[in-house]
Amino acid sequence: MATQPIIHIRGLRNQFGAQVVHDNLDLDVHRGEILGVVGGSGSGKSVLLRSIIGLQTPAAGTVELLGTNVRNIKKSQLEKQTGVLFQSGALYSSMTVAENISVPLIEHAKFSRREAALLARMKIALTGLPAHAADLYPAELSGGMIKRAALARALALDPEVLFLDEPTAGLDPIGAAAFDKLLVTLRDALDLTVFLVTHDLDTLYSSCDRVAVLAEKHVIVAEPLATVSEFDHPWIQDYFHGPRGRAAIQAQTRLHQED
Ligand SMILES: Nc1ncnc2c1ncn2[C@@H]1O[C@H](COP(=O)(O)OP(=O)(O)OP(=O)(O)O)[C@@H](O)[C@H]1O
Repeated sequence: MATQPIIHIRGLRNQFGAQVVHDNLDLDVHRGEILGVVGGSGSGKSVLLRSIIGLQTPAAGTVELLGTNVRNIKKSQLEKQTGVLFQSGALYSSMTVAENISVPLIEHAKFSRREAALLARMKIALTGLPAHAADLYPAELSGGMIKRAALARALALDPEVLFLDEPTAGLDPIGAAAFDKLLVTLRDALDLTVFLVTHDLDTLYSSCDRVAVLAEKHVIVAEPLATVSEFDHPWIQDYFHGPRGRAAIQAQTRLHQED
């Protein structure tokens, strides 16, 4: 028997005034997978993410997370079950990295300041940051370090599901590839389920088990990359088989040859 999906969406509709962003959207995300979500600019990827974590109330349809309708999950419970890495990183600029990671530990898990500081240092190590990063302020970090620090904070409460919005945006190719690798390592080590919004084709090739494509207000396909890239749709053909798509395939082939 197939196991229950971690995220189960049926008939989702989102609209802002007269603008319909999602209409009759269905999607399942399975335990332990990294699902990449792609689509044109404005196709509704971020709104979909926000609908799953309860930040956007849909006009119609159901969103279940870990078997419960998101509408019936308390905010505090949601914040324990899910880790979110927003595009900007969204760290508090007046706090050190360790203090940033301590915030959810103190607020939601009721750890003392001292315990939270110790746990924060473990999360810092987990995401591959050097130990001294704990005492740095966000302005003192590189772009790649900011993403890792934000990831460490997203993982602070040991969530079951991790949501990432464009995690490699703004990183150089080497930093982005390292982040992609880290994501797979953490998924394997922590048994995470990952919902990943991205434009980065390299991320799809290196990290994602399946790819969901948003177009025409719904998910037109959600399958492994090899199937999706051959799907007969103009946006998909352009995306995967245009110049950037070809470059990503070549980069991936080179990586496999080096392994
Ligand atoms: N709070 C809001 N109020 C009004 N319109 C919104 C709101 N949030 C999103 N939208 C609109 O919904 C549509 C989808 O937005 P969304 O941010 O989900 O797109 P996206 O696929 O993530 O785009 P991108 O790849 O450019 O980040 C856009 O047209 C956007 O302007």
